[in-house]
Amino acid sequence: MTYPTQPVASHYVHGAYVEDSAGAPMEVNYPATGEVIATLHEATPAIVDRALDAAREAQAEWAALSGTERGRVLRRAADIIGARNHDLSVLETRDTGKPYQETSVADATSGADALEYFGGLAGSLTGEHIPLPGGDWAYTMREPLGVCVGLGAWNYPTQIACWKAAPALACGNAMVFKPSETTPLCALKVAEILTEAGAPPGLFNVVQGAGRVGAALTTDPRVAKVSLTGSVPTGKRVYAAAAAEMKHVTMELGGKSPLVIFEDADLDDAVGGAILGNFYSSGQVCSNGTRVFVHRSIRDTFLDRLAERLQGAVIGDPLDPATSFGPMVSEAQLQIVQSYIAKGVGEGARLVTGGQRLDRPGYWITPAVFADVTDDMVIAREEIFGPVMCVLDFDDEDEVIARANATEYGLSAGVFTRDLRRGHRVIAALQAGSCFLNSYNDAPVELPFGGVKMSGVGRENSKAAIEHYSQMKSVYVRMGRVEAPF
Ligand SMILES: NC(=O)C1=CN([C@@H]2O[C@H](COP(=O)(O)OP(=O)(O)OC[C@H]3O[C@@H](n4cnc5c(N)ncnc54)[C@H](O)[C@@H]3O)[C@@H](O)[C@H]2O)C=CC1
Repeated sequence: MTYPTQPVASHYVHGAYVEDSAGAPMEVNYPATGEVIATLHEATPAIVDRALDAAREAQAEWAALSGTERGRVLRRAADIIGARNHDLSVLETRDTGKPYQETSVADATSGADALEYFGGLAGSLTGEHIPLPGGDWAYTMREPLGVCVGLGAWNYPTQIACWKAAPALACGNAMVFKPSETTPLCALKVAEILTEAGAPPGLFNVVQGAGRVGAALTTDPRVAKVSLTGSVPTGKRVYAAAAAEMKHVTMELGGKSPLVIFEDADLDDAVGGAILGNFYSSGQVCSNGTRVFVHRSIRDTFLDRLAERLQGAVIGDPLDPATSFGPMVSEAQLQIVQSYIAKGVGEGARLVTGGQRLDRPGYWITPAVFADVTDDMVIAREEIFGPVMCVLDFDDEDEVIARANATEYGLSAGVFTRDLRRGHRVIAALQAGSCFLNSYNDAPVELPFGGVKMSGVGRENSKAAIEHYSQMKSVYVRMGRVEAPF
């Protein structure tokens, strides 16, 4: 028995499901068929208000616990998620259209990793003792920020909810999370599970809606921090609104990342990396290496091997564990991808394979590879967020570094080479936050994840995330008399 797709109610506030049918209806489609699988309501101002009040109340109680006690709740939630991975993965597949083959290993499991990791760290979050001249000394205290808001994209709904909630809660904050309006189902399960694991009511609330609800959360004076996973244009708006109130932010935004394949690379590994970096989640991954720079001397061999490997993609029922390639998340996203494919053809790039909409219900398109792409083409400059790989030729190292960096984005970068000195040298020169050497798109919780340049601010995961969900108080302690001038 898997979870019903229609949730008990649209929102989860103060430890329970709540509904306010005055909110505009939101239909949820199963991307593989287009069928409506749930109807929810956008949060009204009254729901947003209740969620923020509940979070504020819970935060004070939660912050008064020891880190070990808080961590225990997070680790229990991780265990529950692990035990229900199958049901959560089926729901994620129905919400996003991503194949079960992926959701069962990369979504709830990655969320559980974050809860376990930050649950483990919670008890070790301390300040410092600082000795000073004359016997004076100081100490620092690591304090929570207060109520944090999480705003999610549609590609990894469970993972994004957990990646934001886990460090926030470990540090003693509460959260109001707004999932993407396209994929609103799984964050509700995360909320239910946190309650079951012992989180006080109001610690993690979920409210539904689109940008208007996100904007109301971002500007509310009860909110200390906003963490967004989304596109660069949304990031600019949310960052500006948060800055007006001097709120903390984490911005995990889009990219157009380079993947550089040198002539000495292991060809099969490089092709595998390019597949993972372009076609996983049907290309709907922010860190994808969509500008694949291939050394001219191996370009044709690379393309032949890639075309061969793409024959192995199993495009079909996403719930069938054998399926390895699913639909786009929505008709709108599919149309964006189709329009970029038309632009690429119009600009003179060579469509080697794929890019065809499948004649079936749902939002299906075959994985597309463009060759002979040049740096100035729109398909090489703009984030497509779909299964479209651009292959660009290069001749030497300095040239490819300069071209790879010639973008406003800086989320990820990958290098394939057997020459390890060159590998490290090139990675060091690439302007990107999350890099891969002879690999692509790995995101274990132990590693900081995030971008430079327009791709974002702050880091998720790893100990680095603690810095972004807490603040230091410093206390000077004078041991002698106070000497004043008059
Ligand atoms: N760096 C990262 O970790 C990741 C980045 N992304 C990026 O996300 C994008 C795709 O996701 P989308 O859901 O289409 O992004 P989006 O930017 O349209 O929406 C992201 C979230 O922001 C909310 N939002 C929209 N306008 C808002 C406003 N004015 N104030 C507050 N909230 C607002 C949306 O409702 C949604 O929940 C891509 O650009 C992708 O690269 C996706 C996954 C991971």
